[in-house]
Amino acid sequence: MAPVNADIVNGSKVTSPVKKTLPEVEDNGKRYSYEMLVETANFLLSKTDVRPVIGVICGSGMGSLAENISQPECIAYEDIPNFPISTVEGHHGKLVFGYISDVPVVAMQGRFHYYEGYPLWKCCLPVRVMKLLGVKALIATNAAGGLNPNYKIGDLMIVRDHINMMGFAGNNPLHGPNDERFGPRFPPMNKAYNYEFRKVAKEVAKELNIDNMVREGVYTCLGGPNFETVAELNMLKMLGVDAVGMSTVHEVITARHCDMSVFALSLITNECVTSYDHDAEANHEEVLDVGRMRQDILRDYVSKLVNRFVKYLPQNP
Ligand SMILES: O=P(O)(O)O[C@H]1O[C@H](CO)[C@@H](O)[C@H]1O
Ligand SMILES: Nc1nc2[nH]cnc2c(=O)[nH]1
Repeated sequence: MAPVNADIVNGSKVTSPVKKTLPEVEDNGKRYSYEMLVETANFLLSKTDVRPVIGVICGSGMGSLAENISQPECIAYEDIPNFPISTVEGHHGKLVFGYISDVPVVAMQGRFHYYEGYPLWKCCLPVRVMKLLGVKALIATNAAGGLNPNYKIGDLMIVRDHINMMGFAGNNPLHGPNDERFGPRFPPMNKAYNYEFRKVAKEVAKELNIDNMVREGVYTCLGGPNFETVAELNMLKMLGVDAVGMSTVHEVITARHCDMSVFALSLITNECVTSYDHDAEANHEEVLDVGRMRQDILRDYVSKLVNRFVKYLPQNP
């Protein structure tokens, strides 16, 4: 297959002349250029004939989502040029190319988190690589603590919106020089989570008879790695947060910046403790256990979502 041609992939999105020399910021020297990511995409395209149109990010303990993929071709992160490596239990560290419901997909079995030591732009690098591979829609899944008192462990939350807590402090994956070949300097975020995808996801939940466990709400990401204090959780509750995690928000911002449609799904793996009288403590083992407990339902749900979402993808000009 032909390699990615940088100008063709995003050519229509260039809205002003591209600056070849970007201004210096503290970590600009270490930041990956558009050309480096094209090199990564070309490497991947040379390893597989699959041309993915939907990308899936598997949350903690949700790696089995990638087992849905037929004719799978796996590439370990350590073998991919310019790719970080996964360091968290429950994140295998490989890209899986193949087909879900006959739709060509790529899944990340293992995502990158800020608390692992990666800057946000690096956590989100695979999203830009997906864009260069031709991916049009992102399905980001995550494990999250349920803050909404109506949520139960094992529920699924369709993300309606997010609060970018880290962004309030200026930590944003788009911080630094903007490369217009990916997207605009000031991307809007009021339609971050695709309306049609959310509508379809609720319909599919009914069809699968799981609508009693599927919710819709607001997600927030904190830097981690510690789980939250009681006071922090009560503050987030007042802000209107329904589920709390340590990922997804920056991936979604990066995906929207380069005009990918986005759907996100949280698996509620633990109850957020908002009272000092409560004995329970959040822990990663429980998070992974709930992922295992819900793996069959998640696989069926995501498989059906891919099948339905594909009808809403923008067609090539
Ligand atoms: O968001 P994902 O990767 O699903 O993982 C969530 O679960 C881990 C904590 O148990 C954290 O990494 C948190 O972000
Ligand atoms: N921040 C955070 N991340 C999580 N991931 C899974 N559960 C939780 C939680 O309670 N808090």
